[in-house]
Amino acid sequence: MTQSKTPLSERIRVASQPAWDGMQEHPFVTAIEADRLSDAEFRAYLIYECDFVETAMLIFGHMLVKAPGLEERRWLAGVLQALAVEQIGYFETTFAKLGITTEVRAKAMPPSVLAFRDGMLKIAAEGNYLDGVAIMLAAEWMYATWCSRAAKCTISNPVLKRWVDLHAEPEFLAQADWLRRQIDSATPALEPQLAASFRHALELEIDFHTAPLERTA
Ligand SMILES: Cc1ncc(C[n+]2csc(CCO)c2C)c(N)n1
Repeated sequence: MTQSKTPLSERIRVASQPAWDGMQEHPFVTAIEADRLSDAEFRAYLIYECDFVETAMLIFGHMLVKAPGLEERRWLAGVLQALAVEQIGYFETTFAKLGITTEVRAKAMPPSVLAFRDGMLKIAAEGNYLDGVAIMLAAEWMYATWCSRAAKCTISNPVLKRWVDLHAEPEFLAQADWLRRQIDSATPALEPQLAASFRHALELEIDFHTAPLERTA
């Protein structure tokens, strides 16, 4: 395939190959695939992750304001609805089930979790609409890929199994596809900038996913 026939989304992914592979082979991911993520590690992850769902709403909010038109805004409103209802709902149910209290959740977040939140928000706030798309494409495509793989593995913890399955379902994959199409229809002149945003997001993701392995709730 010649350069110009390769979709822009694939070109920016390939330009970030070391960070992409770093996330696909991350010890957090390989532990889940080998069914050996500990309950304490999973609990710590869930607390950091719930904080990110709210950040994701703010990122998509920036994108909604900067979007080129109504068609994109309507799609983004659906994304926000899914985050506010399904994702937050998953955490409310899960925290109740696992006895994770408000006090436990109020504990300070590790530096790499804060760096992820602040770094992603900064790109969404200061960049243009497509920078927001690029960072969320990195986050969702990366999850869609490893969770589709992990969904075929044995995962003994049913709450973790549900979380992995959620990111391997057609609805989530369709969301990543939509972001991919937004990037693919961008002007090639934006390629270096979008590649940089995409890579930055993956690098922040790597450190975010190391945190639960180092500090348990
Ligand atoms: C740290 C972290 N990075 C990426 C995802 C994947 N993901 C799942 S839902 C969502 C927001 C938009 O629906 C994103 C980005 C995650 N869950 N947590």
